[in-house]
Amino acid sequence: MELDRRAWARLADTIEQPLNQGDVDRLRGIGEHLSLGEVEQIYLPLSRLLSIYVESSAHLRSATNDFLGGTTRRTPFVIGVAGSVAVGKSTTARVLQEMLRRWPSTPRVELVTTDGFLYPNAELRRRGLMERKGFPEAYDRRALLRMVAEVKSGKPEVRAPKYSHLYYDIVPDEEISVRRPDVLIVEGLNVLQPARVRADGTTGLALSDFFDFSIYVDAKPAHIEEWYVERFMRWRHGAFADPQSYFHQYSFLSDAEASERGTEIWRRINGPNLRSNIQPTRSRARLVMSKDRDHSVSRVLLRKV
Ligand SMILES: Nc1ncnc2c1ncn2[C@@H]1O[C@H](COP(=O)(O)OP(=O)(O)O)[C@@H](O)[C@H]1O
Ligand SMILES: CC(C)(COP(=O)(O)O)[C@@H](O)C(=O)NCCC(=O)O
Repeated sequence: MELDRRAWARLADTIEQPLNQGDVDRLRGIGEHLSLGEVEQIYLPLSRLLSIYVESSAHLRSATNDFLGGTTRRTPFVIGVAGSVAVGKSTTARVLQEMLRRWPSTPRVELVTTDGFLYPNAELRRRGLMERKGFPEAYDRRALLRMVAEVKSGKPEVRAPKYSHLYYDIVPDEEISVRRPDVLIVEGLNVLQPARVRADGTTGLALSDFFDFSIYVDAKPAHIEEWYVERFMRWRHGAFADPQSYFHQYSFLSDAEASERGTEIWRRINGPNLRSNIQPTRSRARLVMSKDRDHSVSRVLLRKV
């Protein structure tokens, strides 16, 4: 199904819940550039659609229990959010987290980002992958798969490592803990990668085998490059200004130098990763949201059930 912006935004009229002040405050904290109009017109209907899927999977489980005579407990509903570096995955995931919490069937929503499963820099150097951060081979894919499988199977507490954009590395002594949420959002560049083919020709499990729903955030590569460079330039005054930051050296660059440096990193690492690894997974998503240059969603594609 393809819905253009008008048709999609019209769905918001059928949803009763307006945002309360607490919601607005929390959403403001997500991104200074995020428009609340966009949240109401685009992300509210998306969160309602997701809550319909959550409710229907609960019905399916209970009908299966009735039929088989089992007593399986509810396990978390897992949503994958994929897309390029700087396309807006983390903004989308965090808005959805806030919106989904508002629906009665899903008060507990947790978020895991796959960057925690990047190998630490020391290991990336050892493997010659420092220039490939964000490429599939730069992640401990087995550990990531295990973590999501454990959450999906209903394990009471699952831990995940934590990545810091400030240090540009895994933080050794910190972890994220996931305790049986109603919904788990897994956000990252490569969450829709297909399973690897083994030497004997068989395939193992893919991360997406554990997803109940998946979203690909899409935009023109030229626009994403602009967003990447803009964010890179903004970080000079934020994260990079901290002497502890891996990129502290960049905080002294002029606008022109910073733009050149950001563009260069994009063209060397993130652009090629988008073309070779990320974009080819778009058709595997259940829902694709396409964004215009100003970040407004122009159309939504949904694979029929
Ligand atoms: N809906 C949106 N409206 C306005 N700006 C946005 C929106 N989504 C993302 N951005 C901006 O685009 C940039 C990339 O977004 P981010 O969510 O950090 O991307 P990713 O997690 O994919 O790297 C950030 O500067 C962010 O503020
Ligand atoms: C940390 C990232 C690999 C994204 O990781 P993700 O959570 O999407 O798996 C990426 O934001 C990144 O830092 N890429 C390296 C090149 C660069 O500095 O842009």
